[in-house]
Order: sequence, then C-alpha cells, then structure tokens
Amino acid sequence: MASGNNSARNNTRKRNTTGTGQQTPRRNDKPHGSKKARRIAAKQAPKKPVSVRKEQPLPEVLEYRVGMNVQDLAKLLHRDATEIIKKLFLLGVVTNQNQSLDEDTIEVLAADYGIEAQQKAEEDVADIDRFFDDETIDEAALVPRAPVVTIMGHVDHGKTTLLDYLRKTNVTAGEAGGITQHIGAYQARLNDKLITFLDTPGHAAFTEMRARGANITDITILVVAADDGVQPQTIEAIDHAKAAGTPVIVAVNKIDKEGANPEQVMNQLMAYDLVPEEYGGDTIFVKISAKMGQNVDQLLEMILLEADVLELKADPTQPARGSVIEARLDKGRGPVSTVLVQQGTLRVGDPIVVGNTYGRVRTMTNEKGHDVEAATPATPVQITGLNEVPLAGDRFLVMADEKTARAAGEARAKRAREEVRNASSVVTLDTLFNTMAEKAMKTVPVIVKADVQGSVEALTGSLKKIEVDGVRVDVVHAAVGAINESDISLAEASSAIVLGFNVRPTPFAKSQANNDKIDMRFYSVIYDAIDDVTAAMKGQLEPVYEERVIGQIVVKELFKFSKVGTIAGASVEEGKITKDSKVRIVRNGTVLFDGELASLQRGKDAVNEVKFGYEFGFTVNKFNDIQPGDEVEAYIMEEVKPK
Ligand SMILES: Nc1nc2c(ncn2[C@@H]2O[C@H](COP(=O)(O)OP(=O)(O)OP(=O)(O)O)[C@@H](O)[C@H]2O)c(=O)[nH]1
Repeated sequence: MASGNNSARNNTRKRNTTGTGQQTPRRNDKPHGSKKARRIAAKQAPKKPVSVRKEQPLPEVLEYRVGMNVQDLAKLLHRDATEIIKKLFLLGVVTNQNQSLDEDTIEVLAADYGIEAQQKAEEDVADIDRFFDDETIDEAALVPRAPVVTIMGHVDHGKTTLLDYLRKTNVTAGEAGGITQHIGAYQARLNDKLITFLDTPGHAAFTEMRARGANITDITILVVAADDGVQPQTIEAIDHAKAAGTPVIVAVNKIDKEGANPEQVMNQLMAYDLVPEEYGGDTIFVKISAKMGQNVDQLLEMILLEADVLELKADPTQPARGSVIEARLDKGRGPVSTVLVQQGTLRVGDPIVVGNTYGRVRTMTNEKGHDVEAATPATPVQITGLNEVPLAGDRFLVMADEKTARAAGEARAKRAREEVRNASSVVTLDTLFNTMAEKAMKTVPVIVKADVQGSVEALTGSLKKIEVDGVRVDVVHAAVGAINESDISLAEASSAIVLGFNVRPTPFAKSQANNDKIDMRFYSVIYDAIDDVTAAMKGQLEPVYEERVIGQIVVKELFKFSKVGTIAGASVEEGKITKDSKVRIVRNGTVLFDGELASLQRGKDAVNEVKFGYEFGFTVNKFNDIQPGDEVEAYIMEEVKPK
C-alpha cells in the first residue's frame, strides 16, 4: 500500500467533543474523580482490573489524542471497552463506547490504571495541502494518467467550437449513449488514450483556481484564429499559462476561412517565445478548423505526444485527492460538485473533506450522467453528498472516516473564518523590502496595465532594467486597458503588484483586489512608477502623500452657457465631493484627465460640498471634454507619516 495512504489514514485527530450526557471530572479531581467515585473506587481495593489478559499488559504511557472514544482507548490500553465504561462509571462519568472523551477524563482514567497519560502531538487535521506534496507520493505505485488540458484564447477565436466538436465526436462516455452534460470537464479518447479537457474556457477561471492552490492543468491549448491573429486576450492567455508553468500547444484555428493566414499567426507568436518547431523552436503548432473538425485528431495526437514528454503519472491505489472544477447548489440534490481526481481512486461512500466543507460521496456520475463507482486519476466526476457548496479550485481529500472528515472540514471552515487573509503571501510595495528578504525573492513580480501600447512598452522596458542587489523585476503580464478581474487573479496567483498607468480598475476588479489585498498602484508619470518600485526594493519607499478617494460621481448631462462655458451636471453615487477635491475623469476604464475642480455648485449657488445622492454642477480646470456617462473620482491628498 502506498505511503500516502498511510499518512492519509493516520491523519485522524479526533474532535474534542464532549458529547451529550457525558460528565467531565474537574481537573482538580484528579486522579480519582469525584469524592463519591473515589469512595466507590476505594471499596474495590485491592485494585485489580476486571479482565486482564496476561499477554497484554497495560502500556507504560497512554498516548492519546483529545476526542478519542472509549473504543479507541480500549485498544490502546489492551482492555475491553466494557471494562473502561465501568471504570468511568465508577469515576462518575456515564459514557458509551463511541463517545468522545476529553483531556481530563482520559487523564483521570489513565491515573486510575496507574499509568501516565500523554497527549500526542496534535496533527493539523485542517492541513490537507500537505497531501498534495510530492513527498507523499510512492514512486513504485505510479502509473501513467491522462493529461489535463485547458483551452484558452481570444474571444471568438473558437474555444467553445473546439470543445463542442471534441465533445460530440470523441467523448468516451458516449459509448453507452446518453446526453452530454456540461459538468465542467470531460474526457476525449484517441486510439484508446484519454485526454481530460477542462470545459471552462476563460483565463480568470484558470488562474483563480490556481490561486486557490489547484494546479491541475498539464497542457494549455492556445486557440488563435488564423483570420484575426494575435489579440489582447491571446497575450493574456500566454502570460497566464507562463505564470502557471504549463506547456502551450498552439491551435491555429479557422484555417477553412477565406483570408486565413496561419503563417502570420506563427510569426506573431514568435515575439512571445512560442517558436514553431520548423523555425527551430519547440512549440507545437497545429492548424485546425474547429468548425469542420479538420486536423482536430492531429491536435489530440500532439497533446498525447506532449503528455508523453511530461511523463504524467499518478498512484491510483491511495485514498483519492484532487480539486474542485465547479460546484453549485441543486434544488433537489443539494451541493453538486465536479471534481477532478489527481491521485488515488475516489469511490462512492468515501468520507471526504472538500475545501471548507465535508461529507460522504453519495452519488458519482460522469459527463453523460451515468453512475460510476470509482474514479481514477485525471477522471472528472460529478459528486453529491457534501454539506455545503465548495469553490472551484478547492482541494479535496478522502479521509479515514466520516468523523475525521467532519473534524477537518469544520476546522478548515473555522480557520477560513478567522483568517481574513494570510498576510505573508501578499506582496505590497510598502512591505516589499522585508518580504524580499524573508522570502529570498529573486524577482519582484509586477503586472502592468496602461492606456496605450507605447506606455506599456516604456514602463515594461524601464521596469526590466531595475536591479537592486541582484533582484530584478519580473513583468508577469503587461497590456493595454483597465485593470480587470483576470489581472487581479493573476496578481494573486503570482504574488504580483499591479501597476496602473493612466488606467483604473473595473468595479469588480477593485472589490476583488480589496478582498485579496492586492496592492494596486496608479501612476501618470512613468518615472514615478519606476522610482517607487526601485525605492520599495531598496526599503526606502516613504510615501509622503497618499490619495484618499472621497467620492464617486457620474456625469449625467451638459449645460452650455455662453458666458461660463460648459457645466457638467452630475450626481454623487458614493461618498461626497468637496470644493478642494482633486478629480480624476475616467471614461471606459481609462483616465482621461487628472486635475482640479474649478467650480462646484448646486443650482446657481457655489457650494463647498455635495453629499451622496445629490445632483450638482461642476467645471474642471483646463479640461473641457467632459461627456455624459463619464465617471469622476473625487479624491484628496493626505499626508502619510513615514514608517
Ligand atoms: N469558419 C470557421 N468558423 C469558426 C471556426 N471555429 C469557430 N468558428 C466560429 O467563430 C465564432 C466564435 O467561435 P466560438 O467557439 O464561440 O469562440 P470562443 O473562443 O469560444 O468565443 P468566446 O466564448 O466568446 O470567448 C463562431 O461563430 C464559430 O462558429 C472554424 O474553425 N472555422
């Protein structure tokens, strides 16, 4: 049996439950329980256990865990459970075989047997991540497994078409009929070899799962339409795959279309280190038509070839562990989750901890809705039987018994509630110098977003030149546009700082960054950004002023006056605006202007302040291009004391 199995099964810290009806002797009652119990116990002198088996003497030390029940203790003491129940009864504790006992009761019991009690070092039952370490894997038990593939690419380049084509033509469960359901993943077959496809195209989903610890993709298929070439999300996909360290196979799609130019795609991608084999590189390119199915088999062949190179293996003999691909609440069936088994074999009836919840696998079905009894590595299955809905990317682990699974799930839920955020994994400019030392960082990961390509390049170029004591800046991703949720996911997964140049975050990205405590910095002068990053790396970042956003405003309409010019009519959607506010005018996520208010008025009257919910008019110094729909951020600069 595999070593991982043993460690998983042994991971049985019991819950410290004092079940109903159980009486706990007070600590100072030691060693013989209540007065009454002592009296009764004294009557039994000379003290002699009821049914001593000669060949099984008492242990010298009772090594126990809090929460063990009478049966567990009976085994350790080599005594009958009934004897222990009796003994406890005489000590004033009414219990049964399955009842968990607390520390005091166990110690009193040991003392009554005349032996020492020692609590075993606590294993961290909530830490299921350690079962995903490579050390827990038994090399001898490894067998080849199917590769797990994610398809990424720019909008409309054909990800869904490719997934649908594969599902229709190559899905294995199709053998027995049934209608394919979207469960988040499926397996395709070529020449009796399986490939697991994650059916959730999208970079944010991919990276969000990774941020939660689930590194399940082995190979990324980058779909690029031959009639459209490399586009912003193509680059985003490349950066996400690079950050995850997965090899990329390029599927140049839509070659059936007029105007398709696969060679151009190949040339463009060389700039991103994806060099085709025929040009001397090592990236596999396959020219396909997802719509017609042309060369799709060749793509599958290439995936299998790459999988061979990667020597993907897993041990099917251990208790299963893996990751959640997607999960939802079903009205009839309760929490329904698609999980991917990564090691071991998952079976119906298995007690399981999943993320911060737990349960027992009640039903297990494949992508055709057929019941399956067991799922081996790289197999996606939909399971029911969990107490709550887990999150995509949560890890799962099969436990020795339901009690342990429950203890682990509850401990994890509690920890998640307490732990607002593991601050040590967050990298911020303010704490960069210390973090660099603590983590012996060789590079400082940053993500760059800017309003125009020229700025992206200028900023990226300058950042790459920074070097402080051998530490350099690693630009994980750089692109034009507002900071979006995909950027924040990538920042979280890569512990990166986000630098925005003349751009702002989308509202969703902003709240996600807030939750994840991602450090976003905004600049309108490249030199300032370079200066900040360099200073932070040297431990010399001492912000003197920090901006504080005090209000969000939306421009509703324009009033043109011949004498005073154009006044913008607006309403305060959040916070307030004051006469001395600075304003930042944002259109489609891009900062158009950053400057000062010239006037603030309600009706015809100049005012010092307009509060939330009110409409007002304003003009801005040196900016006349305000449009209805523009968003205005009102902010003030506050002095920050150097740390
Ligand atoms: N001619 C041709 N059209 C294709 C091919 N693959 C996809 N299309 C078409 O391109 C359009 C977009 O394809 P999708 O598969 O929806 O693209 P997607 O990448 O999944 O797009 P999003 O889900 O929006 O990101 C659809 O109209 C498809 O029919 C192809 O190989 N040849």
